[in-house]
Amino acid sequence: MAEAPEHAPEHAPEHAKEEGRGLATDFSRTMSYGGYLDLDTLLSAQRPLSDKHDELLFIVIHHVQELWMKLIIRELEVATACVREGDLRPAFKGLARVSRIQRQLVEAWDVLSTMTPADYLAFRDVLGQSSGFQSWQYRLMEILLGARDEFMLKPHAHDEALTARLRAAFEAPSLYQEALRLVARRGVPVPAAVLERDPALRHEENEGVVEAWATVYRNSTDYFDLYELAEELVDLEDAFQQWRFRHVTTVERIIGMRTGTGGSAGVAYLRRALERRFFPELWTVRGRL
Ligand code: HEM
Ligand SMILES: N[C@@H](CC(=O)c1ccccc1NC=O)C(=O)O
Repeated sequence: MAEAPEHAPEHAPEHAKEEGRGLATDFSRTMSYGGYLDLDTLLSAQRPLSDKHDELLFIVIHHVQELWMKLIIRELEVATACVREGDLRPAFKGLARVSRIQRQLVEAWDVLSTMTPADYLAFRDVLGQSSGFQSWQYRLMEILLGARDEFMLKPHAHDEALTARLRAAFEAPSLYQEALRLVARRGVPVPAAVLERDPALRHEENEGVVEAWATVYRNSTDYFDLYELAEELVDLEDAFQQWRFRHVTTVERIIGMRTGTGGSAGVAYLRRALERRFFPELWTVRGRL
């Protein structure tokens, strides 16, 4: 390992010590905008493979979305731990932030939709068989929220460290399972089969869980924080669906009914994904109140 630069204090993160970036005790003297943000790395990462004008837009949109996903993942991990502890205030703060980031993700489709079929087809070939299927951060978001399907891990099987991270999340209780466990701890009956379900198994819609949420909603003054949590989860799923919807409409206007580079049916596959729900009972209960 490289010697830590002299000006990096003991408490500095390892990466900063190794790289010798900033972290001087006298920040004003050594810190710069580009150095602090490591802009050289960030701005050298957009490397189109063709000379077509819109490939840069395509890359930038993906980079921006992946950066926002990085932040969402962190907030979801922290919020899940807080729900597990029954500490809902910080969970609400994090989930509110997630909702605002999701708005950015949804809005970003407007920028991409300025790309015409001809603009995209001009460079689509360079993508080969690569595809959004391979976005591990997208999968991790889905897993943290409660999606469970072995196919999600497959594209990453060649990467041991990544598979270990995805599998750890896959085998841990999701945000939703923690929420249901909290509802039970607060005295609202939730079927034991749901609470004790192996977290790696898919959550199937459960009538007892619909009843539990109905109790929370009908007695919202007694369970105000659980009611608020339920509404935050609905916001999150609503925005996730909006993202999926804008993805599929943008895809349709750009490539029509072509098959995807990842080998799926394309639009037809993406439309089916719109039917998947993370928190099915929170939607069903709305018709029962
Ligand atoms: C021209 C723009 C785009 C087109 C034509 C497109 C097309 C597609 C298609 C056809 C699929 C299905 C998999 C396949 O067979 O390839 C897919 C999946 C996916 N795309 Fe895109 N996409 C575009 C932009 C984006 C952007 C900007 C993102 C943001 C990160 C993204 C993220 C994803 C993800 C995460 C999946 C997997 C979805 C799932 O399995 O549920 N795509 N895309
Ligand atoms: N699946 C897209 C290709 C694609 O969109 C893509 C390719 C490489 C990296 C990110 C991509 N974005 C999302 O699917 C297509 O069939 O044209």
